[in-house]
Amino acid sequence: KKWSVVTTCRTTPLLGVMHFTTIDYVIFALLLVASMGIGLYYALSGGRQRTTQEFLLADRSMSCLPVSLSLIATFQSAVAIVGVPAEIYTHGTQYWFIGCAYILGLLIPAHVFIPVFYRLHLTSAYQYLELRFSKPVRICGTLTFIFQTVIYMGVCVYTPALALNAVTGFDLWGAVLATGLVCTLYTTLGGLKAVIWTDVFQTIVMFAGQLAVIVVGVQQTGGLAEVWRKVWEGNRISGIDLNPDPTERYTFWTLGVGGIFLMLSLYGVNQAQVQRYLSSKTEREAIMSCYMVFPSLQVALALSCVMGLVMFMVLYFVMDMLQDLPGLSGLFIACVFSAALSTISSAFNSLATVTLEDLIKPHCSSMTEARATLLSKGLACSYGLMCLAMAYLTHLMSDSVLQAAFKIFGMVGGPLLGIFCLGMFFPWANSTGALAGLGSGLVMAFWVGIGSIVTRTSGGPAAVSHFNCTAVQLSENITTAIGTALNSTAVQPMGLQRFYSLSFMWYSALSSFTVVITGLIVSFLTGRGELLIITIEDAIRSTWAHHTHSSGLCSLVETTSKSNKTFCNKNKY
Ligand SMILES: CC(C)(CO)[C@@H](O)C(=O)NCCC(=O)O
Ligand code: NA
Repeated sequence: KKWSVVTTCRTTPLLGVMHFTTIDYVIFALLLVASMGIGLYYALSGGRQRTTQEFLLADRSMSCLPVSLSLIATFQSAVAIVGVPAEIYTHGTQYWFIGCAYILGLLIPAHVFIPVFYRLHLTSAYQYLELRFSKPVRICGTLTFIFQTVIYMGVCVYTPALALNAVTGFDLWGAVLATGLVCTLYTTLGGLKAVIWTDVFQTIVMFAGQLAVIVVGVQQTGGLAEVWRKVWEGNRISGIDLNPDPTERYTFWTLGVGGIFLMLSLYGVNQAQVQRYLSSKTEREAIMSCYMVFPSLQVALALSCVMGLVMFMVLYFVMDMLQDLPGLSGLFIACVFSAALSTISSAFNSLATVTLEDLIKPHCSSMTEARATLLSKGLACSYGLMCLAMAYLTHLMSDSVLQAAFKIFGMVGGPLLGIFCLGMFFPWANSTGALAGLGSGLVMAFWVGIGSIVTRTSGGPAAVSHFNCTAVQLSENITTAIGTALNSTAVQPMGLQRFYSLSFMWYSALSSFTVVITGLIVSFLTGRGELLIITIEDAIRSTWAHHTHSSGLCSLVETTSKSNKTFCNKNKY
């Protein structure tokens, strides 16, 4: 049986074409009900979410297994679940080499970023930026993160609903509202504990859904040997491509080296992940959880890649080919929505954390714990509702803007990585350098990111018509998110065009290097600031000096932040 491209346009869903039985709806509903149940459980058990420590940091009591599964869930969005198989199907298995980047992409967070963040006993990663540089650097970092995450969550909740709508005719806004509201509720009620444990549950649903579809897919294709024969004959298996050209979509270098920086921006310094490390009961558990991400992420990658080898367009395959097996399409839809829920729940909680810790608390030092907790719940709920508004905004935007929105997530991560690296690895960098670095890194990221979208959209009608169609559009989104999209133009790009066609896998590396280099140059020009704190050695040394646990560390942060202020006042250069 041959599968042809189904070009479902965004405005005309294939109503009623696919069968979605009662069992499928029940499975989808069960996902929402179970997630809700976990939220309620953590609202009513333990400390009943009455402190910010519990609501934002799960009482710093988590062990490595749930944390590791939650770490994976956060950055496996529905776009990845549907997009990676489509990517593998159309371009072969080259993308699989991103698995190589997981090694350093997880070892460096485990042994460089986690020790610093954990030993400083932070709540928000951006507190580090104030301790190391100054308050303005912290605020700029926080605002950049909020901007990045708010845009990302809109796309994350809208895209799977759009896909479900196109394939089954399931009501688009019904799906957006159901997922958005349920997620807002359990995040607001159950805090980070609920977010982490729903992530665990949703990761299992994600793996189960993918595995079930693969097993049935392999069976229907005629067994493993048959799949392998087709894959081999179809030339789907890619060898290592060592082409050094940075505009080449996927090569070993773009994936294996560029991918490390992408991984670092996600697993090293992103607040959502840092918060999970900080919620671990010991530093060892935090490091262990990072190690445990490695095999699980390889499994997730392998599932997505094998799925791409077994089928054409994941959603169509599931809905069409597997309709004789009631419940399977429901399980797969649950898998896609698990990916979405686990990503946006992390977004709500981390946004509430940084807004409270970095933007509100510094101005209300007298706030009681009860008020702060109430406020953080209000913030989590508000960000949840804002996610719905963002989904609507995403809906209104043209497809190229939608594509840009997803790209922004990757573009902004690099400069944030850069500013943390500048602080940790370059003791002589000062606050002015950090601000200039962050600014130039963002400009660089947006220049190449927006440049690539603009030149491609105006590049030819073929590319534009692609984005008008849901099925392809969905894979296009991830395509552009994880690699430079269709470089279909036969002519070799020249000059700026060539710069714009830089592979997306290099964005994080390019913009983080821009931050570090600009930061160093400006630091030298504006006078070498005395090192305030905190290099890794400083952090480690100061922890050893404070053998007593949290109380000692808390006072360490307080004194360093005081001496920081004194330093700034004394040195108004
Ligand atoms: C984290 C990786 C690189 C792991 O392969 C990938 O899942 C990814 O690019 N995630 C971010 C994009 C997203 O899935 O929303
Ligand atoms: Na997810």
